[in-house]
Amino acid sequence: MSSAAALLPRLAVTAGEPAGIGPELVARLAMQPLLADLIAIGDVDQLRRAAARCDVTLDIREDDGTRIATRAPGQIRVAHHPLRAQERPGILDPRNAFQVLNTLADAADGCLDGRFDAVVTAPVQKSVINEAGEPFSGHTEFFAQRAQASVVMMLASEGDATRPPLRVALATTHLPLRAVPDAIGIDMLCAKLRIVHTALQRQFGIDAPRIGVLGLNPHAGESGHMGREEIEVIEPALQPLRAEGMQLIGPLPADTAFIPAMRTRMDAVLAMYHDQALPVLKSEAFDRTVNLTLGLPFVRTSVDHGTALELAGSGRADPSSLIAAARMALRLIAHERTSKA
Ligand SMILES: NC(=O)c1ccc[n+]([C@@H]2O[C@H](COP(=O)([O-])OP(=O)(O)OC[C@H]3O[C@@H](n4cnc5c(N)ncnc54)[C@H](O)[C@@H]3O)[C@@H](O)[C@H]2O)c1
Ligand SMILES: N[C@H](C(=O)O)[C@H](O)COP(=O)(O)O
Repeated sequence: MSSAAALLPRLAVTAGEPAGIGPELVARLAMQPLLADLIAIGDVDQLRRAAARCDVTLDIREDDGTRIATRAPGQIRVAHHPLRAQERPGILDPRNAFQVLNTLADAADGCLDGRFDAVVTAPVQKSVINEAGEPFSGHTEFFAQRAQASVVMMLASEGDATRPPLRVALATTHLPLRAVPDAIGIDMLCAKLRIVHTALQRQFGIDAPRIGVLGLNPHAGESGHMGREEIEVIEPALQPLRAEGMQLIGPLPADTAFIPAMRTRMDAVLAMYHDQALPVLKSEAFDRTVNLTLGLPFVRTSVDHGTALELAGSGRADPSSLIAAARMALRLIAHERTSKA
């Protein structure tokens, strides 16, 4: 093995909303024996305070951009972005919204220019960024715009001895429910399905992915008697892709698409909107589900939960989803490298 191959992947880990649980989760992540160089993107003094709240001792250094071959548990480097106002756990402060956005921009730009190999994000509070005057609906849309890429949000949990993995991609993300039917079109569904298909092949190593596609209406429209989007939009989007050889199952009634017999037939599911499918994952595997952005020119993973303001400062927030996100990022980097080799 060459010495270059032995260098650790550099994961940019954004600390998220300063008043939320993100900084404490980053401190706990740093204690894990991961084969990764962890670069926290946030305020270095806040990370120290977060570590104290979690009662963990970190070896915190400034990130000088060098690549390293080993990292001991507890070691983390920081790209310092000072807070405008010191955090008060659980209390949102719009003065820090631009600090949060700057950390996301730095992480994305660092992935684009090769400083980082992937970004792993702790949760942000969308509302306080909006209150600061910035239009922001989520990391997914922010990174898509920053990288000028068409993307798909996917939430995924690894399987275990009794359950196969569950991967759910979303045709629409953060928009009001009332706007969903108008946002779904034949071309956009084709584009989303192509992104999911490619990601399953390149990032998950599934040669011939099987993708279930949910309907929009109850009972997938009941043959047009409970809505016509399945007949007029979804099925016409599937036909040309099937002709290209993609294995697409649906449009499926959403209420039964996740029963065990169905899950073994599909490698991933495309849902039409956020709350059509995310409650399935979050109720089954809140602690190990990971949010991914497919279609970016870099790997981005995240927690499946929010800022949990009521837990912030207690040191008791569960870091499992952030740890799963970091592990998933490392697997995706490895798969991508293999598929390009
Ligand atoms: N990746 C992200 O940035 C992301 C993801 C989801 C929600 N959010 C944002 O978070 C904010 C709050 O959202 P919400 O209240 O709907 O969801 P939430 O996930 O913050 O909280 C839902 C419930 O889960 C609990 N919880 C969440 N994470 C936990 C953890 N790590 N350990 C233990 N318990 C945990 C909370 O205490 C609460 O009871 C919103 O602004 C939302 O937009 C951000
Ligand atoms: N839709 C995500 C969820 O419910 O977990 C969450 O809002 C985060 O989205 P971004 O990764 O786009 O911030």
